[in-house]
Amino acid sequence: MIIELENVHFHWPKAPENTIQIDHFAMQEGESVFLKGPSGSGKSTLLSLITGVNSPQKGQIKLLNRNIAALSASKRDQFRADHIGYIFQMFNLLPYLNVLENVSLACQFSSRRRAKALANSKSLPEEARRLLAHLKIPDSLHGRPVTELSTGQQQRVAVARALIGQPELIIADEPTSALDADSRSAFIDLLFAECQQEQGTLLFVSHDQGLSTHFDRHVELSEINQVAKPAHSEGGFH
Ligand SMILES: Nc1ncnc2c1ncn2[C@@H]1O[C@H](COP(=O)(O)OP(=O)(O)OP(=O)(O)O)[C@@H](O)[C@H]1O
Repeated sequence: MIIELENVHFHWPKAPENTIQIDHFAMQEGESVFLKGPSGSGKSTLLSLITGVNSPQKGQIKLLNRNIAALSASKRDQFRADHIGYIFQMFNLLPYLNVLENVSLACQFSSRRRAKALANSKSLPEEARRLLAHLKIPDSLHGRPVTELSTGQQQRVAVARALIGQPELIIADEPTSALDADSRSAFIDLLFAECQQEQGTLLFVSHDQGLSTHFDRHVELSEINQVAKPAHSEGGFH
């Protein structure tokens, strides 16, 4: 299993009730899951538990068969850098680095991913170029600051950064919210093809049902999360 949650309960420090209460949720190697749910339902909270940024008050979370809560903070950071490629809603590219440097950066924190990248290409910049070419970012942009790229281009750079060094798990947290409908489906096609090629397991979080067709499995958070729904949640999609 890539991800396995058992009897997980989590509440934010001052919250009176649990935000997450999941008896069981698992993802197998190579699987792609589309996780959806309205705004405020706990999607980001669940991702923070899966990635070990937060730890549950109860229950167990295993990533690649390791209990991440049992690791020290620094081992957890390393584990995350080694095994997870994360695509953020706002991309989180570093504005003072150029495109190639942004993509290669993921390997600076992980000798494991660095070694995997160097098994594919002679150097990290070359591997970054290979991925960027697949993602249709022209060579002429590789040395440019990411701030000079369009939103769609930045998004594809963020995908290359998540995929370099073949992490086992790719997590995408609402990565299409800044795109129009046509660019969105083109982006999903691309992300999907790249993930399959790099043999990654994909957990894609979105509230946009229209994007779900490619995925092996659709999960509505409320189906697996047994917490009472907040009274103000109706119509809270965004
Ligand atoms: N850092 C935090 N401290 C305290 N409470 C938080 C924190 N982050 C989120 N929450 C609360 O946890 C609940 C779930 O929020 P979360 O961000 O996980 O929802 P979401 O489904 O990702 O929403 P969205 O689609 O709007 O991003 C909300 O009630 C929110 O107020």
